[in-house]
Amino acid sequence: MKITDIQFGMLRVPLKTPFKTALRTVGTVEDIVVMVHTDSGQVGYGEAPATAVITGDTHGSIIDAIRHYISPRLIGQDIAELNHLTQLIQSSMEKNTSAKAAVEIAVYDLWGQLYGAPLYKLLGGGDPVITTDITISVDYIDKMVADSVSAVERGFESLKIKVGKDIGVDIERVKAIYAAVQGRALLRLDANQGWTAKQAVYALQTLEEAGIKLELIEQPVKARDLAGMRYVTERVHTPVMADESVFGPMEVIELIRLRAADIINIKLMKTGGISNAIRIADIAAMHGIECMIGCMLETSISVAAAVHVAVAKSNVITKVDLDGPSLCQFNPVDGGVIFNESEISVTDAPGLGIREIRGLERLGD
Ligand SMILES: C[C@H](N)C(=O)N[C@H](CCC(=O)O)C(=O)O
Ligand SMILES: [Mg+2]
Repeated sequence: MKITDIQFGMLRVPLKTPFKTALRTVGTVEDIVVMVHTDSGQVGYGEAPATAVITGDTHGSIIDAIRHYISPRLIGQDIAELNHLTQLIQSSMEKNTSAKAAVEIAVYDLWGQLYGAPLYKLLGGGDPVITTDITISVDYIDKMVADSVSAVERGFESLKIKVGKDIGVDIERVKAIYAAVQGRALLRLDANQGWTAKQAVYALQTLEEAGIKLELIEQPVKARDLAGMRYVTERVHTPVMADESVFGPMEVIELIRLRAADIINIKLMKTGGISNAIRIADIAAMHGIECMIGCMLETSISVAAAVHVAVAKSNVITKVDLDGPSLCQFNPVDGGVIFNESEISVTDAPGLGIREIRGLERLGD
């Protein structure tokens, strides 16, 4: 099975409610869809969001990177040579991790199709059902409490509470939500780099002293402030998770060496796809460090790939934040992984199992 062409589309899916973090507010998922065509007629699908504030990737840069740097290396290559293909993708250029991820996901999809097996089985197998949290956007306290209660009523047992806007209000946000859902859901906080190290320690110690037990705090300080991450990790009981601070395996090794966090959030859009996600999971497992697998604002195309990785690496990926499809007003995918609120199931369809993507706007040459 040889690659003959790589085509693009733009997929727009409105969110149920605006997604608000310390970094940005978004109303609609607008992602680039990648279709890798082969001489057998089979097509592999991938997806890349333009999360410029985190990865630096824009729609233009994603298309440009694939069209001019990745695609020329892949045309004519054999899908059976998976390791060679991932090496070609990863070494095509620096950064541009979302573009690399979209193409890698499509190539892994085809690899599964080539052998007639679902991706998770080729990656090692595992329990085909996983459970995700759901994000509660940062907002007025009453709105966050109402959104949290509604999420619990929909069956979510873990809530990812966005904070990082104003330290005093953030403490009140968490206290109010904890009081409303105590005993019914675990709370994970994500400050998306919004606090200083001292603010983070103050907020977390205040919450701990008030008897509030948090599952974890994600990326309390600026991405590059590894000393700040370590400062917080050393001073609070709440486990600290690195998100924007770690993209690839080398950064994970450095983070572990510095003991700058307790948990690592793996996202395919930061790692450049599946091959590095697996490397990170293996490095973390060797060091006894737990991982979460997360997503950006993505639909069930690229999140499906993350689900297959999560299932196959459940020995070390113990936490799941794959709520992108649950945040969308509709699922544009026919086939693929089944997203049913907090419960996500892989099927035994080959590769990612995607049959069709509805509403795709084709982007020409
Ligand atoms: C969607 C997911 N639950 C999430 O919160 N991801 C964010 C970044 C998403 C974005 O801004 O597109 C995170 O974990 O920081
Ligand atoms: Mg995060």
